[in-house]
Amino acid sequence: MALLELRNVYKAFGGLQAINNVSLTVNEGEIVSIIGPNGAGKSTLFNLITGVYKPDAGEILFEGKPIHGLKPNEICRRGIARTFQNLRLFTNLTVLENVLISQHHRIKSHWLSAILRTPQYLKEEEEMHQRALEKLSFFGPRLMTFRLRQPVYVLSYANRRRTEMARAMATGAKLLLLDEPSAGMNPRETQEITQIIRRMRDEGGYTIVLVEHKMNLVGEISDRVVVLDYGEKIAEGDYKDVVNDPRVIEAYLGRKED
Ligand SMILES: Nc1ncnc2c1ncn2[C@@H]1O[C@H](COP(=O)(O)OP(=O)(O)OP(=O)(O)O)[C@@H](O)[C@H]1O
Repeated sequence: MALLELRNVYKAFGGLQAINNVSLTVNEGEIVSIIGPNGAGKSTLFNLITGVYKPDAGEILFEGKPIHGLKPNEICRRGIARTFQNLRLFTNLTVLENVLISQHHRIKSHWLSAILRTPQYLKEEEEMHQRALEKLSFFGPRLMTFRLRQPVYVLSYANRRRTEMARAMATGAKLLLLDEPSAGMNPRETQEITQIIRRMRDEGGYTIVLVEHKMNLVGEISDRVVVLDYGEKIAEGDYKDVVNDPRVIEAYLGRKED
């Protein structure tokens, strides 16, 4: 069974058909990349999957159950987490606090237990702390020592991106949607994040869908590549086949990029 399935999904903004009859399946353990020229509908697709937008028509299923129409927090609780092209961290909070906050929906203790600091609450708090450290350790020691207690606003752009990825993992999600994970990263950092995404799948057990403009990253890690243009899926398959597809070449060359 597919972990995620989109069936004939449509979404328009006024007269603009941003997503036009898109069907897509993602199997457990896959790394699938969504590519396409600017304005092709990639972010809209993420917003539809995560419940920010409701499809005008079509179905979105996660683990075989419909999720279209659910609120973003409910979709997150079901097991889908995302990162954003423009990061959405609490910049005044520390790295650790940002990763802890993403787990609050997992707390089972009553609020009174939190005030009274009962043994059950303290145990849950400790588990959350350990989970945060485990996810942050994916990125090596750089976020683990003094940076753990630094506010996010002092971090480099690349470290903010890494913190956001750790936060998404800590939600307990099975499926991670990464919106341009290498944006703002230099070639060395891009190479490193490519390896980390692969480890997130291999060691972390996550299924990953990513939107990315850097083709070397896409080519290196994708099991499958899906190409959108003007909201339509114009190609899907192996990276080499897809980038040599005449429709894809035309989509990229035929339009002036921003
Ligand atoms: N909330 C919105 N209201 C109106 N139009 C929108 C909205 N969101 C997206 N669009 C339009 O839908 C189309 C697809 O946009 P989207 O951001 O999904 O593309 P994209 O492939 O992610 O582009 P980029 O690579 O530039 O991020 C664009 O024409 C965009 O202007």
